[in-house]
Amino acid sequence: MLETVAIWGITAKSVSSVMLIWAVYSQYIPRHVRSQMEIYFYKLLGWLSFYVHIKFTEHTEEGLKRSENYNAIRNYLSTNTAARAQRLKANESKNSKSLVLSMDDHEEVEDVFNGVKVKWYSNVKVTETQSNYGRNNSYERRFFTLTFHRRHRGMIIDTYITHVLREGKAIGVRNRERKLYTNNSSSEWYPWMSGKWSNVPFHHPATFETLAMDPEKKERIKKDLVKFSKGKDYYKKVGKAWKRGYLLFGPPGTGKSTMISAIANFLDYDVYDLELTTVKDNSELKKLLLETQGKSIVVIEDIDCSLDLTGQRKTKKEEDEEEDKEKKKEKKKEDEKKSKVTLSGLLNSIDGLWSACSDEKIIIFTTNFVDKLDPALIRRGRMDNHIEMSYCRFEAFKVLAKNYLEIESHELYGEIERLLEETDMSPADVAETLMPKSDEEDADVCIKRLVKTVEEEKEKAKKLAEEEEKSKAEKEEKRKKKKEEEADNKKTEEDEKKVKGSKVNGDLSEKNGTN
Ligand SMILES: Nc1ncnc2c1ncn2[C@@H]1O[C@H](COP(=O)(O)OP(=O)(O)OP(=O)(O)O)[C@@H](O)[C@H]1O
Ligand SMILES: [Mg+2]
Repeated sequence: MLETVAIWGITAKSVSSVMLIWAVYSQYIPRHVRSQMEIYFYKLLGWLSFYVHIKFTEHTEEGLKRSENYNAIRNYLSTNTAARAQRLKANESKNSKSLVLSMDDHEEVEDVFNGVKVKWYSNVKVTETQSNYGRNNSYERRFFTLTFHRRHRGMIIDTYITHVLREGKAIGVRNRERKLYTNNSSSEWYPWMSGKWSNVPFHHPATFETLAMDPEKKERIKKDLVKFSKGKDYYKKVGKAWKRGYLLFGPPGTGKSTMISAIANFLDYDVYDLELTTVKDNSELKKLLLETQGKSIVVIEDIDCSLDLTGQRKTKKEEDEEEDKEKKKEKKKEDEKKSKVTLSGLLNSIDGLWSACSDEKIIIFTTNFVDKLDPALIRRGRMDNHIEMSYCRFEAFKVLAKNYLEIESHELYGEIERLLEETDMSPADVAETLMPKSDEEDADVCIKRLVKTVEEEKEKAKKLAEEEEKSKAEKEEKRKKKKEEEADNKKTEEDEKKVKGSKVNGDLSEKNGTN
């Protein structure tokens, strides 16, 4: 990836010209001759030049993975210097938001850092191989060469290269198109199939501005996220993996999934939507999480329904009572297909040793029933921030009215405030009621419809509460009656016993008297 060649005696320009000519024409020389010539060529340049050359290759030494450093340099040069190159290449990268312009092969550009001039060359080397079947294959191997005077060696190696790589990586993050990933079943994990994760571009429009919730709570969450995203050094200092867990809980339609999109848009992160039911076991889970990148959110929705994570098993006796033989067989088959991810496996993956393998990661669990979850799963340190998404109150309603109707006040706002305090209606239901259903419907119509709907909901809730109260009272009445009956029965039994006892005693004394 990074090779240095110190060359003495001739100018950078002449060295670069010679190297360029060599890179272009060496491919026409037979392979065995070329490799010998290369050795002498570089030795000769080394004797003649004052310049140092560092080579950055496109692929890592294992040859399979693209080098992150090469990509970072390409980004840096595309942004900072490529405009000065005479020949450019327009790449339509599937990972990038826009067209990427980079230096064409065998092109050179100059860069100046702290008053020092350096040169970058983009090179390509064509290698030809012969397969077992006698077919000729040719591979293009690209690399950048950085050239600078040897008296700046320390500064360039210690400072300039770090600056280029850091800038280049930041440009890559800014330009990347954000993705929504979903995990594939392990039968598709091969490189020639879909791999571990499939992705689509992530374009969800939800933001914190459009999210309806208490403004103070919203502000607290935003501050927490900002603190986290800037906390690299802090996390290092306190010896903690740079990740944060959020537990979002609340009734259906209160905005848990919407909040995840708002967080992803706020931090500019990718989203990995982890479907636990397709993960076969703990080891698969570990491998999946290892393949996620930094600056991302790993989401497990409806964690209470995803798996039986309580770790409890039914006793043998219970099972025997429950099913006959045939049913058991079917259940066994189903169980085999089911995920064997356990609570401890999940805990290890989210905060065990493996979890620190990639930085800057947020893990979010959502649930409708927070009480159902094992306390080990949601303790602080694992799920650091517990956020309750609640029914729509007045503050949240105002955000929805602004989003859906573009209004900030109305004569019915007072009425709505009172009604929403007394009625539990989800933001999803309020939003749906507020949305105009035709071009004729204006804000006034929609607001009036909301008042009517909330009143109906209130009435429904009142009736339901009354019915519940009634059935509770009936149950209590029944229970009391049953208890009284039982007490009566017991009393009757005791009375009968007493009568029987006195009769026996009477008979006995009668018998004794006759004797
Ligand atoms: N707090 C909110 N702010 C803005 N829109 C919301 C909010 N809550 C719900 N909505 C609207 O309702 C729809 C459903 O919300 P969402 O899917 O986020 O709810 P949820 O809490 O994830 O529900 P579930 O528990 O059923 O998964 C969203 O598409 C959004 O339009
Ligand atoms: Mg949801």
